[in-house]
Amino acid sequence: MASSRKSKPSPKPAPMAAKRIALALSGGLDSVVLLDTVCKAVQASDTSKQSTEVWVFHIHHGLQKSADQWLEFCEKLAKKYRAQFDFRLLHFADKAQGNIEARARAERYDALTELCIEHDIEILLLAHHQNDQAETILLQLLRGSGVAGLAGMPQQRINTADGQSITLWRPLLNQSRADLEVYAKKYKLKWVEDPSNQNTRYRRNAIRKEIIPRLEKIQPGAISNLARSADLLAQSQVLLDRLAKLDGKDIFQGAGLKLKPLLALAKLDKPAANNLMRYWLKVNKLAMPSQERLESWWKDLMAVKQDSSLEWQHDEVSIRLWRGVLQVANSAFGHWIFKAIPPRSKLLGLSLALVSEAEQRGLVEHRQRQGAEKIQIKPKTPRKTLKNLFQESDMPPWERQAPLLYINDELIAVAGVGVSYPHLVSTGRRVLPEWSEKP
Ligand SMILES: Nc1ncnc2c1ncn2[C@@H]1O[C@H](COP(=O)(O)OP(=O)(O)OP(=O)(O)O)[C@@H](O)[C@H]1O
Repeated sequence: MASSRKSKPSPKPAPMAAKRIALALSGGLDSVVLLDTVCKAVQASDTSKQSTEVWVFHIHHGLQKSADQWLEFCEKLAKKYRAQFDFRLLHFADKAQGNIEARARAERYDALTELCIEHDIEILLLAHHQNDQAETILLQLLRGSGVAGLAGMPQQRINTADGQSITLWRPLLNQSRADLEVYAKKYKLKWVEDPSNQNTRYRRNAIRKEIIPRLEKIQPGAISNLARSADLLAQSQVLLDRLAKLDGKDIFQGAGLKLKPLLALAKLDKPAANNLMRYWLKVNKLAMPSQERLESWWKDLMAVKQDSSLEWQHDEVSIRLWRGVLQVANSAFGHWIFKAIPPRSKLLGLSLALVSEAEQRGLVEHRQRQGAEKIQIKPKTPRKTLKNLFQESDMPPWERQAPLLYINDELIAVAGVGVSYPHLVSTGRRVLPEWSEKP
């Protein structure tokens, strides 16, 4: 896991604008072209009454020698276009572990999401183009992906994080890299080259440098044809998701799947059951399993007794069967955060003043469960042991390990159970403690 350091926000934020959009700027040709087109379009369309504030975000991965220069380049460019600028520094402790390219990408999306939340941005523009789409599809084909993978990247996708919806938008997805080069030449744009793009050790780069040019030679228009196929498959995927929702009507239970009706569907219609299983994994933001893995899961499920349990490791989480329901087991790693309650909300929370003071004085701590802890969760009820509360809330055993939140030596919150009732307040600026899965 990469840690990130926050930058100082731009010194002078512009006056509150009607609309805010952000652009992910790597400093490469694609995002430099996007920045130029977006800023020109905003300038042309804005009347003095309603302005659009453009933000530029850069993520410094710290993986290349020139990373500092790219950051500097992006900051200067944002300034030139009079856009607001912010960035994140990522730090990868163990660069040799796993696929560093994939890890960097995942961390980059998380950091961009954080920046959007911090600056109240609902639309984030990414500069992926048609060649990126063609590369993605070829990579997926090589992996033996199904419809979802071969549908490539969507032009728009809504991400929900911390209760805020962020639309990821790829406005250049129908433009080829050659089109972008022509544009950049015409307007004399400058950009930086990432040397790792030349490195054919990475599969994506090998496809970009070696395969796509050959395909274009054999079949002119191959890039746009691949993108068109992706579009058609994306439409098919919408229908498959709709089917999974219909098939799962009596199978979904909260975020889990009920074993009995799931097995009944699998016996009756295996492709439908596979489709449902894939849909469920997608909803839980997990990677698609290989056909082989899916088959071995069905074997396990067919052999299991209704009340027994089983566990699979998949995409760095465990999937468990517990009390007849298949569910994704939350990891025991994470940290406590305090989330602001929106004004006028009817929710009860802890007083922000109390929490801030306790935090400043170092009185907020998390402790591991010892065994005899008690807490009062509801009004007019006695304090209960955690064991009772966990059983009452039907909390699976693997979720009972999260540390407990203490303020000033008093137990304040238990993940999945609740907050100490005597400390809850209904008015003023309030926060709720929440156990966040991300460490
Ligand atoms: N370091 C970065 N900081 C900010 N934005 C970035 C950065 N790197 C990439 N982006 C954004 O993501 C877009 C796509 O980047 P890139 O082509 O490197 O693909 P990727 O994200 O690594 O791979 P994939 O196509 O699988 O998502 C860029 O055009 C830019 O908008």
